[in-house]
Amino acid sequence: MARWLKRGDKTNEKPTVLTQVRETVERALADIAARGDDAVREMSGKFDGWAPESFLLSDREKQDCLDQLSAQDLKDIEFAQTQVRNFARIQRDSMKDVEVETLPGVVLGHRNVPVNAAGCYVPGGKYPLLASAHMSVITAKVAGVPRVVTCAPPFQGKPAPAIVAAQVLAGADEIYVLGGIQAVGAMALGTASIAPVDMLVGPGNAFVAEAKRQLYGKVGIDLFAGPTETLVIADEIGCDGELAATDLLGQAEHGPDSPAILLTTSEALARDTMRQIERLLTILPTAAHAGRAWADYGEVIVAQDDAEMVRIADEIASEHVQVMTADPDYFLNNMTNYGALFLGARTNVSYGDKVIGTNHTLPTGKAARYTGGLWVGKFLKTCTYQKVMTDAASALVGEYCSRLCGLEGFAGHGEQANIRVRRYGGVDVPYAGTAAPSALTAVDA
Ligand SMILES: NC(=O)c1ccc[n+]([C@@H]2O[C@H](COP(=O)([O-])OP(=O)(O)OC[C@H]3O[C@@H](n4cnc5c(N)ncnc54)[C@H](O)[C@@H]3O)[C@@H](O)[C@H]2O)c1
Ligand SMILES: [Zn+2]
Repeated sequence: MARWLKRGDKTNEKPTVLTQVRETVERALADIAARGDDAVREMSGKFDGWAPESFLLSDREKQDCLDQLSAQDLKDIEFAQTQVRNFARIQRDSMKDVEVETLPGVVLGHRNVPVNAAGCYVPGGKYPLLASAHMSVITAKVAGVPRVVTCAPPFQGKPAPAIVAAQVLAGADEIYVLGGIQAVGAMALGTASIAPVDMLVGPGNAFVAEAKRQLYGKVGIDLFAGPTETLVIADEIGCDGELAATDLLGQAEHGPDSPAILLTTSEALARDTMRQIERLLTILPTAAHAGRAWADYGEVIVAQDDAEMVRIADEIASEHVQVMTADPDYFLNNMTNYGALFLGARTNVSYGDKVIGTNHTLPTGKAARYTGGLWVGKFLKTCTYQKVMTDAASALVGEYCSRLCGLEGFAGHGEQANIRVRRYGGVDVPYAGTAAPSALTAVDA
């Protein structure tokens, strides 16, 4: 049986926090729906000290941001974007439209049709998370979305140059400097100055993730992508305490509500990792966020064997799972609930977050039980169609359809079939349902 060497002080408090966030978001969205741009401007002023005439960046303002970055900065952003675009294209190519003759004369198919307008949220409250611009905007463009709108909050009182550069280079059509609930609310509901989008994507803090959740239905969303979570699965062959500690704190740094969990078969490794974490917290510049996250939500679990680690990891369903064990592929082959896997000590979550090419917008809060992360497929609607090519096929399907409608008592549906059976050459099939069939056939006769 697994033993917990450490639990988070606040792991069990999450539901109360979520209720407060839910109520704040409900009020804010209702206000945006009622008062549009005025509500948006007020909220932006209140939360971000930012209330310009227009939230939309002009070409001049975009160029100003690009000019603030060095040639190396721009090259690095372009390298990351090339990796993300390349893998997104490979994934797009794996999705095929189909058209097949399933019965003689019956043709069924589906087409993958991009949504017309996507709103991409790029988080920027605590850090200017430019990588999220590649993940959402490029992926939408590779999927073929014609209108890609993107919002990021101001950083330290003005547009974050690196985020804006990433949004521009990724190919965004409209760039707004706007954060939080007001950004996703404005994109989804539309205001006098922002036309509404068809779907919202991208990660964000608890407010942003909850706003997307509440707006779902009004618009589509990619997935529930809230505060970052990381799980490190390790043993003494694949990892050591310093590496495990570095990788746990590296993601705990996202914010004080980011869980970081170590799951290991080695108590010695577990204890060494905990010591290394205390040491690193004295030197890590972002220790304020990471230290609180570790105290409040950090966990250390010692399991008996790899099979038990798979069971516990699937139960946790973490957004990120790093596997540094003797046989990482065992987890690839056996785990079912995770946002993304990082296999072996040579890679880590940061590579995925920033540059390697897989998408970093991933499911949190156990959403990994039912979805993977953001990818081109999320922007595509798989829409079916059908054609019946011959009279005989129409009559054949019609006879089955008519009898099945009878079983359901659907007179009108049955008549849709019957009229075709009569016209296209099959024998006339009287409606066999409970509603007055003769009256219906008589209309057509
Ligand atoms: N799941 C993923 O794929 C993924 C990927 C990257 C980042 N993330 C997460 O994104 C988040 C980024 O969070 P962030 O806060 O730095 O930036 P953010 O852009 O998500 O949120 C900042 C906005 O929050 C709003 N806000 C702040 N306090 C508020 C309050 N009390 N009431 C209402 N609104 C408020 C402000 O308007 C501000 O613009 C982190 O939690 C990180 O873990 C998740
Ligand atoms: Zn991260």
